[in-house]
Order: sequence, then structure tokens, then C-alpha cells
Amino acid sequence: MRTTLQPGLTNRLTKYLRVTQQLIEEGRDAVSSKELGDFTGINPVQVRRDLNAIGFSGTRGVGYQAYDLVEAVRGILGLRQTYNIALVGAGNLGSAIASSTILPKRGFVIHDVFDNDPQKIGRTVGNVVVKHIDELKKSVAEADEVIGIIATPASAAQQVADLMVEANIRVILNYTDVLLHVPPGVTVHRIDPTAQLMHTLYYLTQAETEEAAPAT
Ligand SMILES: NC(=O)c1ccc[n+]([C@@H]2O[C@H](COP(=O)([O-])OP(=O)(O)OC[C@H]3O[C@@H](n4cnc5c(N)ncnc54)[C@H](O)[C@@H]3O)[C@@H](O)[C@H]2O)c1
Repeated sequence: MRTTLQPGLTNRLTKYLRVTQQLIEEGRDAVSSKELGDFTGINPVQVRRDLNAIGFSGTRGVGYQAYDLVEAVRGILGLRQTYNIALVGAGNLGSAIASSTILPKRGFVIHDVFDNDPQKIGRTVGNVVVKHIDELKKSVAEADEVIGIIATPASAAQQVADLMVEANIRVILNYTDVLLHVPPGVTVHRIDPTAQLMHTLYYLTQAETEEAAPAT
């Protein structure tokens, strides 16, 4: 049975995983807690504490073995080697996502792309032939897709989410600005660049306020 991790720890481990995978792709064998800290914005002391907590240790002066770290974190997070994804919306954004070379490197395969526009069905985006949205349920079951991406206009998002839920998709990445309603057991992640900007601007404003404040 897998140990239940605190959401904060899960979130940080995911960040360490992303950075370490990136460094491996850049040819690195080892990674230090300072680097993990620098690239994630997490204090290196916290990095060491987190990796200790999952039973992973490094070597002084060398750091952590990058491959072993990736495997350890993937194991702790219960990640499979690959995930098949169903993407709905073969427009500008959907085509860009389907053509991404980064996703497959990280084990995320856009296995099926769906649309409802007859002009798009049968066309290829990335390496995938666009299917009609009516085929979603059958295709999702066949390819064991547990992740769905919504890249349709906002007006279609809830309807598409309902189809995904019916098809047993458990994680939905929603690129539209609609707040989706899904039953318990289904997780929705909204990709919202404005939220990221607001988050970043908050820290920028804070730093400026601190600089402007007279020293005590
Ligand atoms: N979060 C972000 O970073 C980000 C960035 C860009 C776009 N977006 C959003 O992503 C969405 C897609 O943007 P785009 O520029 O690719 O739009 P687009 O119009 O180019 O593509 C939308 C596609 O969805 C299809 N579609 C419409 N209704 C459908 C349905 N019911 N079932 C299946 N397919 C359907 C259309 O035929 C079209 O191919 C929009 O909601 C946009 O606001 C988000």
C-alpha cells in the first residue's frame, strides 16, 4: 500500500522531479540540493528534508544521483512510465500540445485527439489522426487513457468534461477559463497563465515594498 503524502510534499516532489528530468536531458548525472532549490524556489534545507523523508540521500560534494532520484520520486508518487492522454480540440492550442516533443520525453503520450469539426477529422496533428468526438468513450477505454486535456472554446468545455468523466477519465487538464463541475474522484487542473502572473506579481510587489521600506 502506498503511503499518503502531504499535498505540500507531493507538490514539491513533483517540482524536484521536473528539474531533475530536465537536468538529465542536459546531460547531468547528479544534482545538488542547492540546484534543486534554485530552480524550484524552495529552500535547499527543505529540499534535503523532503528527500530524506522519502528515504533518499545524497553524497556530500556530489549531490543526488539524478536517475535514482527520478526513479525514487516516480515510485513514491506512484507514477507509471507512460500515460496515454485524450486531447479534445484540434485547434491552435490543441495542435501545439499534440506536436510537443517535451510531453513524450516525460512519459505523457497524446494518444488520441478529438474534434467535432468535420474539416479537422481525419487530419494529422503531431503524429495523431484527429477522431470525431463521438469516438471518445470507446478510444479512451481501448487506450486506457486516464488523463484528458480540454482545448476547446469555453462554451464546449463542460460538455467535453462530462464526456471525459463518462469515459472514466480521472484527471482533466482544462485550458479554458471555465470552472468545471466534476464528480468526486475526478481532479481538474486549470491551466491559467493569469493566475501564474498574479502569483509572480505578488512576490514582485512584495520585494519592491520591502526595498522601499526604511531599514529598522
Ligand atoms: N490556458 C492557456 O494557456 C491558453 C492558451 C491559449 C488558449 N487557451 C484556450 O484554449 C482553448 C482553445 O484555444 P484555440 O486557440 O486552440 O481555439 P481554436 O478555436 O483554434 O480551437 C478549438 C477547437 O475546438 C474544437 N471544438 C469546439 N467545440 C468542440 C466540441 N464540442 N467537441 C470537440 N471539439 C470541439 C473546434 O472545432 C476547434 O478545432 C480556448 O478556450 C482558449 O481560450 C488557453
